[in-house]
Amino acid sequence: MGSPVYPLFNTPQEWECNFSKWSLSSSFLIYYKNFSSEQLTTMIKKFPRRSFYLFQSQQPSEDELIQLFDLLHSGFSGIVSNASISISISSSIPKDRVFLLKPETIFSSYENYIDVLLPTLKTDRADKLYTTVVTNNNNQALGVCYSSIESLKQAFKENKGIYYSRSRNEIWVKGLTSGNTQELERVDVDCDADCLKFVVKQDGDGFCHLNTRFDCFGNLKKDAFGLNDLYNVIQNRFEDEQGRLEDKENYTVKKSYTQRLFSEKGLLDKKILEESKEFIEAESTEEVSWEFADLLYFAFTKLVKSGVTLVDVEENLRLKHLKLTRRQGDAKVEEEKKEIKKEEKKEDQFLDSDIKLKVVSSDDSAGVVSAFTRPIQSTTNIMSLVNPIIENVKQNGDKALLELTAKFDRVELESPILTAPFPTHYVESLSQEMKESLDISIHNVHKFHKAQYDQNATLSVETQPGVLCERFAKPINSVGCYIPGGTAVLPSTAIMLGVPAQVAGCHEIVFATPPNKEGLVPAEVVYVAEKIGVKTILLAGGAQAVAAMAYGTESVPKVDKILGPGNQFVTAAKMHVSQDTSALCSIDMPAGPSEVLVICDNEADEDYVASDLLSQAEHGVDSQVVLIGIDLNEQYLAKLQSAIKQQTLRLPRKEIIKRCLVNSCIVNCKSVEEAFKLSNDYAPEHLILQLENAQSYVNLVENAGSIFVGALTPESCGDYSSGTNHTLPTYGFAKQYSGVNTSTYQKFITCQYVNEEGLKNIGYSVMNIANREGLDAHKWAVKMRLQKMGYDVEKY
Ligand SMILES: NC(=O)c1ccc[n+]([C@@H]2O[C@H](COP(=O)([O-])OP(=O)(O)OC[C@H]3O[C@@H](n4cnc5c(N)ncnc54)[C@H](O)[C@@H]3O)[C@@H](O)[C@H]2O)c1
Ligand SMILES: N[C@H](CO)Cc1c[nH]c[nH+]1
Ligand SMILES: [Zn+2]
Repeated sequence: MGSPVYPLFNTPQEWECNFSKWSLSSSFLIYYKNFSSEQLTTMIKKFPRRSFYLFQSQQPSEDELIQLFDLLHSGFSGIVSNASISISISSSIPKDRVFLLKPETIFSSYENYIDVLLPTLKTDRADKLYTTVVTNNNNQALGVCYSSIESLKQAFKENKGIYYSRSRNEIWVKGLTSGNTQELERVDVDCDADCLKFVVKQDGDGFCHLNTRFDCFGNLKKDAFGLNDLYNVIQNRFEDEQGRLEDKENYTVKKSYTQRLFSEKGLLDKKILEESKEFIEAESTEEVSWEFADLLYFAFTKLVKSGVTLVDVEENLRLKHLKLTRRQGDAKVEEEKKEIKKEEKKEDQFLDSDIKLKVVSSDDSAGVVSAFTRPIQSTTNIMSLVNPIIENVKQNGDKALLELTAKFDRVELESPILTAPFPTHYVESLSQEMKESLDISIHNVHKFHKAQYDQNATLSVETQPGVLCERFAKPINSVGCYIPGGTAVLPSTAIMLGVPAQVAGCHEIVFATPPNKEGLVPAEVVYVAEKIGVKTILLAGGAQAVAAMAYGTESVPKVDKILGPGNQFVTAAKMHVSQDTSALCSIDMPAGPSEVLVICDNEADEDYVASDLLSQAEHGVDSQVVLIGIDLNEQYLAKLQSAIKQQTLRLPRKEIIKRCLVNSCIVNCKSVEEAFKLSNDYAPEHLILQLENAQSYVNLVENAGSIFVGALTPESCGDYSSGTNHTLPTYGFAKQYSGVNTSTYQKFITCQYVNEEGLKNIGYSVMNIANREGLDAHKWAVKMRLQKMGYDVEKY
């Protein structure tokens, strides 16, 4: 790293306002979490040949490691911390890209770079000057000079090569008389802070006062002809050619060969091909270097013609050099295979007589923490599987979609979409009874979500006389609804996602669901699609479906927001695209494997309780079901365990349930208050209250996706037909997210109307605060209006 001071930019605003003050610094630290990936790329582009480091103050989580890996891969030089952090081996981040900095070298108070740099410099010279090496931006040493504190201040102020002349004993502005000026690009400081390096752009004939070319070390003009010189000569020819095109009549000089390369169609391409072939065929060292020089000449001509500089090329080399390789998966695959084997073995060994939930007392706090830990897959592994899928769809569109569907869903399709009008065989295959059931659910979900829509009517509030503030809702234009279809077909999710979209007035609704082995989707999904006016059904699942909707393909329309639950691949892909600014696509929430928490007492019907637990356990092996009992006695616990076992044995998905129950538990606690405290900490997707007078406890709930109150309200009602939505936050995200609802499909726009009286009422406050922020144009916009209306605003 090597610099004595590092600016840390915490937010894009800090960067925007302050980077110019630090523009001569050779390194920048970025608190990357507050920046979008687009902002990060733009910053790097703005300062090629500078080092950008990711600032991470604490031990990174697995998710953060993935993000850090991706950023290092895309051009950040390293991770910097002011505290010791360790990077896990599985993250694939090399140790030599992680740096520890002393906190006192990190600056986030945005003085000028010179203000913090000067106090760190040392000199043991009697004249108190600093030795200053001068290089061009190709790291070519041009010469050695000296700097004083004053010359440094002036150099920083004017961004020029300004030094201290020992012979004249005064500040020396390089090129003031000769015209060979220097633009100061950056300043590096050596490891013991007593020598500076000025990196400059040299104008005119060169640096040395003896008029040698470029440097003070004897490289005479005619001798020195490097890559930069070649580039410059070609650049000059190009400029000359441009002049010729603009002013044909006055250009009588014969065109040079290089100029012909610019103007004669196809000539340059032909020459590059020809020279490449000769280079490939060259064998002896002389031939190889000769042919490579030829090839370089034509390649540089192409660079100049395309407006690409050598700095651009080197920046690309640097970015490529910084790219990382993920550790080879082979060892991991073997490990994963072993894990799966272990799991399968566990299942084989899982006897029917063992179907029961482990019981933990709430006094055993470590036991409770472990019992409440959700069986989440490591996101590092998931991301490394999902990222290439997303990239593939982004690059190759429909072709990738079809290949991935063949791979994961084992069906070869001709087209990845169904478009309206949908084939009639779907709806014709449905029984009248099924259509009526779907209609009831659609009706109830519509009614409940329409009431929410009405609640979101325009708000109009006069905050002060003459100041009217309004808020109104507009639908999100296009939405993509993901309907899971891996281990079970879930047409109910089509209702839960499609109906509110229709209620909110979204203009385009795309459904996505994995096709079966015959390439068909559930007829019920098509029925719902027709009812709510869906025009496109994407026949794909997993990360590939999410990517297709986020970026669009030849046949899949790009959407503004993706909603819906799904397995870990779907959830990871949704998280990924929502963070990619190039996708410009938001998501509803992380809605992963289903889960339920039931609170019951000794009076609850144990069959009901068992059935509620099992109805979510059957969703998947990664689901979790939890029962919090209030002082449950041994007799009740025995009855409950028996009900769980008997019911499980009767269910077709008992193998899934058995494996889910391994990760599930009963926590027995002392009081209702304690039960709700535990539940609020867990923040379940579904909370079922099987207590006497259950409704009187609803106000104790702080965190839950949806609540089911009383013995006759099974969770299945909410899954299908009561009217509430079943797409709900899991993993504990109910602490900060709501389930899908009508406003998930809307955005709210605020609006204001200020008249003379209003401007008089709030104008002084605006001017005062704008003054404090030093934003005079803000203040002026008000002051000027008040002035024109004849108010006294002199003191502002
Ligand atoms: N939270 C909620 O609101 C809610 C609602 C309904 C369902 N769910 C949950 O949704 C989930 C549905 O999961 P599912 O698997 O049945 O269906 P899914 O549609 O989410 O996933 C199936 C797809 O996963 C992809 N896939 C499978 N194996 C893969 C692999 N090895 N690599 C890459 N991609 C792969 C395939 O493309 C397949 O089409 C369940 O966990 C269920 O509990 C949650
Ligand atoms: N319980 C699921 C949400 O976690 C939704 C669902 C669909 N079908 C049955 N259940
Ligand atoms: Zn369910």
